[in-house]
Amino acid sequence: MLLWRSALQGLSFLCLFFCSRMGLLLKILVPFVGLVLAFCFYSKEDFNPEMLKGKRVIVTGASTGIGEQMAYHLARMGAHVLITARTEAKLQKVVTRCLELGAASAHFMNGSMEDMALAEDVVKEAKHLWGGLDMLILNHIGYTYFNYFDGDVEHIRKLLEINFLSYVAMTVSALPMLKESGGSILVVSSKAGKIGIPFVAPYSATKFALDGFFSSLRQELIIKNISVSITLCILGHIATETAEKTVSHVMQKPGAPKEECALEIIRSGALRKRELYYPYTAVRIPLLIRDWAPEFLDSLTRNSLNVENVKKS
Ligand SMILES: NC(=O)C1=CN([C@@H]2O[C@H](COP(=O)(O)OP(=O)(O)OC[C@H]3O[C@@H](n4cnc5c(N)ncnc54)[C@H](OP(=O)(O)O)[C@@H]3O)[C@@H](O)[C@H]2O)C=CC1
Ligand SMILES: CC(C)CCC[C@@H](C)[C@H]1CC[C@H]2[C@@H]3C(=O)C=C4C[C@@H](O)CC[C@]4(C)[C@H]3CC[C@]12C
Repeated sequence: MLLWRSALQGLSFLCLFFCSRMGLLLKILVPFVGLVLAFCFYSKEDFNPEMLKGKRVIVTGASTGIGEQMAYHLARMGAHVLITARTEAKLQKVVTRCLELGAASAHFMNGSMEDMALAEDVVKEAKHLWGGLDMLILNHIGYTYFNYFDGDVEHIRKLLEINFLSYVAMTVSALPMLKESGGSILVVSSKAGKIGIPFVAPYSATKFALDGFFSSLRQELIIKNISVSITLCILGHIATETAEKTVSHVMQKPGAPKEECALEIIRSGALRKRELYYPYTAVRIPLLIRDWAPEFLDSLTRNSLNVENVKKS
């Protein structure tokens, strides 16, 4: 009670203080806000698809979903693409479509990213094909269930290898080429890699790991004056075939379009942004609430899912 009263007293004191200083405040605040807005407006570098013309790009997990759409956008922009996933037949079709759409060249390599040797071989293939690399888009993920955590530790180990360690292995192999070209690394992550979302514990762990590793690496690159950008892409629910199969029964709204999502990822990488939030408000607002009212965000998240449709084991 005493605490509340002192807090209210403090608040009224602040209000009185600011009211009496309103004139002064307006004199400082208005020009300051104006300056910030002008800076944001004029410093906003615009994206031009020409930026990707002739660039050499690796896209992982590009046989379906967002990765497939990224390959098509890059092809339309005239980039060289090397795509990966496990299923050869699907990759072959994507490569054919990329060439029809205008890719400077299109190649694929198939295999599972559980195998770190494959992660390294894909980068070696880029060196062999093009002699360098401009953009590395890390997007693939292993199979994820959407349910109560089942206690399977081996599943987490395997998922960490596919969703996290292979990203690190590819980055280590690609860094010399990216340093040479002043290139970019794009890491596709999720809202579940920033906030606690139920039913995706193993997946969420791998996405939080990506944030830790790549945000730290970004700092080191800046300290060492190395001009390789790292863009962490924080995505909300996107309407890919896999996502619809996995979560349509618990979601109250449809997912955002995968084509637009894919373009936003490429755009933010080309502009060397630190992070991308897509869809913007659906991702940004929970992140703003996260550090100030975590319990509120937790309950908001639980209430926005049709939890009753998740089978209890
Ligand atoms: N869709 C969504 O709602 C959201 C997606 N994201 C992120 O976006 C990215 C793409 O997701 P989305 O397009 O939905 O996923 P998809 O399931 O459509 O695509 C996953 C890709 O990864 C490949 N893949 C699967 N297992 C392996 C493996 N062991 N080794 C190598 N490649 C593998 C798949 O091909 P194949 O099976 O042939 O190997 C496929 O090309 C992911 O990083 C995901 O975390 C983030 C937030 C929301
Ligand atoms: C504040 C709330 C509205 C938040 C709810 C948003 C939740 C439900 C959203 C945000 C991120 C989404 C998952 C994701 O990142 C990637 C995949 C991989 C895909 O193969 C299968 C679907 C899955 C698990 C998505 C499931 C739905 C998730 C958890």
